Amino acid sequence: MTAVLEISGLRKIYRSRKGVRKALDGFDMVVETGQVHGFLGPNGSGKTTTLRTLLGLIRPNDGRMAILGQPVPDRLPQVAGQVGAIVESPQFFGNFSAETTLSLLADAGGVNRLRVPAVLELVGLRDRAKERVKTYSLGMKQRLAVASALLKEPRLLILDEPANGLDPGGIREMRTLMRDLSDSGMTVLLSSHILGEIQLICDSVTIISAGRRVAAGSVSEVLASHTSSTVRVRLEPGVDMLGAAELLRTAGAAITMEKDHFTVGNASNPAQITKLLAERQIYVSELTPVSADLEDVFLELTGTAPVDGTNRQVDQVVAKGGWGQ
Ligand SMILES: Nc1ncnc2c1ncn2[C@@H]1O[C@H](COP(=O)(O)OP(=O)(O)OP(=O)(O)O)[C@@H](O)[C@H]1O
Repeated sequence: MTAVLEISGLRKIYRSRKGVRKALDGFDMVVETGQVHGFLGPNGSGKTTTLRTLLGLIRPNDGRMAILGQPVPDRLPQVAGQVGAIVESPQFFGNFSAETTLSLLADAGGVNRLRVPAVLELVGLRDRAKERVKTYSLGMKQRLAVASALLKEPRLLILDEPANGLDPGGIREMRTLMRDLSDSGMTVLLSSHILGEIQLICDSVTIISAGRRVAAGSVSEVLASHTSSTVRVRLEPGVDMLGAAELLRTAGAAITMEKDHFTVGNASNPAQITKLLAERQIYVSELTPVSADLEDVFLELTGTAPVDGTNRQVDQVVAKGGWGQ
């Protein structure tokens, strides 16, 4: 696979009267061709700064960036025609229809108007194309925004929080659209806080925290490298579950009680659970690792700022203490 987007060692320091703020601190990212790539990070971690820097809207202090193999910002004019981006919510004139809006944008961008029905079809707005934008739902306005970015048939589409403010139906529509675009060969980079969505639609992710990459790779690699040490424990019917949980808790286990089972959150050695219980003639009927989802990984990685001068990659084991080792 070849990279559509490469960023390495990106630094951005904002200086204001209130002081100096390091927004990007040696940030790296690689997005491969044809992928839907999720860009995740908590509020203020540097996502928008990264996207704005890529698009030449902010000047970085240091680092290298390339889009479609061309160094940017120097050669941005050469690749700009192949990049569609929505980094700030575009404002549309409510009295114009989607069709008129896109036709005007096509004229302004030197794009053939014949492209307008095609993008309306792509984003699922064809049937409502002649209605005024002010009658549209938020989800439809978001899709119109995507349509405007698609006019020039970009090879790379960059979207900052495209699902923001959408209800579950709108989010589902956006998910289908992203997949369709990717299936058509486009590379999509999207930032989002909605981690369940990212897990569903993205092939790969980069997680940023405090201006640095803390994880990157395919969604399955990132999940696999942060397998949770939580296990679910179910006991034989009729066994005193509370007593068993208390026994383990006294031994240092982090117990969460559920209706018909409990979980041990820090079980780095699950055998210790069966051993302790069996010593009291309590036998488990189920001992299952609880798999981590992207949200667990995100919280674990971004809960603490990365150590100075390091980027933790998916292949680097996270050292964390656990009960029962
Ligand atoms: N123009 C600016 N002047 C000073 N500081 C700024 C400016 N823009 C952003 N910052 C700061 O830089 C850091 C990164 O901000 P950025 O907007 O890139 O984060 P983000 O990950 O996009 O956050 P969010 O998810 O909240 O949009 C934050 O601490 C923010 O307060």
